[in-house]
Amino acid sequence: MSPVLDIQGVSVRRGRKNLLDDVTWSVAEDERWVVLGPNGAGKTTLLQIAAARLHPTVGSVQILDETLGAVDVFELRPRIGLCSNALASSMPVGERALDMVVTAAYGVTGRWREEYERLDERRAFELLNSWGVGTLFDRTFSTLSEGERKRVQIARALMTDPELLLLDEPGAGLDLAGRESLVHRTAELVAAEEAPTTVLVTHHLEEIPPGFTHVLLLREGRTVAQGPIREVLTSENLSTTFDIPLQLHEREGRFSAFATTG
Ligand SMILES: Nc1ncnc2c1ncn2[C@@H]1O[C@H](COP(=O)(O)OP(=O)(O)OP(=O)(O)O)[C@@H](O)[C@H]1O
Repeated sequence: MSPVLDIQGVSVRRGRKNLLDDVTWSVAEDERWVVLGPNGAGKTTLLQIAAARLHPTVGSVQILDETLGAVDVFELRPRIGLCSNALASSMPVGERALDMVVTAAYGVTGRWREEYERLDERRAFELLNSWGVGTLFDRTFSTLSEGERKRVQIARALMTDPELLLLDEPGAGLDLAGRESLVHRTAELVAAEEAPTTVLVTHHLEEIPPGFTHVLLLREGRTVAQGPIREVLTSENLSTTFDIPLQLHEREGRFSAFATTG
């Protein structure tokens, strides 16, 4: 079976800076990946490529058996669910939560026609419900709390029943209860038989839901290590990635890390 995502020798240059530098990464259908790294490591840039929203300066990218650069990205994008702050900020001011989800089915942001298919509205409502924000369907997105917005964004990402789900820092800005609830809900999502191949970007080990199988560690646009989470997520690799001595802890499938020196 060919990989869902196959990135070979990818670099992204802006001026004299390499946002990504010779990254090779392959994601198989039944894998759930975490992309971990410090601020500015290139995580969002990598996810934008995986989402067919950015082309590399160098290298080749295959997404869902299509070649980036040769495929019509407007046909490819509905097969990829993306939850990111950049996408949320591109939503028109005044967009209702329900419209924010339903418009994903049409590959647009912003309600652009009066009537949507009843079936699409029902699916959007069910998704909002399953993420615990069904009662907020009529609220303007901008009036929602950070945690509520994150749930609406994930519902939107799932609207097209994507084959590849990309979550860019879904836990950012959430309080402890919000983070825990998101972690557990995401763990349930990826454990389901029909779950899409999932990639989660984060800076925080506590945000890795149980059930994630692989990890890619990025630093300054380069891969520090990648592979099965049990082999690659080590104190040594984390220390190299974040450039401070770190001690990794694991308990019941959850991770945390602390600096070993002040
Ligand atoms: N258009 C651009 N021109 C120049 N530099 C850019 C551009 N876009 C991003 N960068 C830089 O590229 C680097 C990688 O950015 P990216 O957003 O991919 O990192 P990240 O790992 O997601 O960071 P964070 O964890 O802070 O969100 C950063 O140093 C950023 O400032």
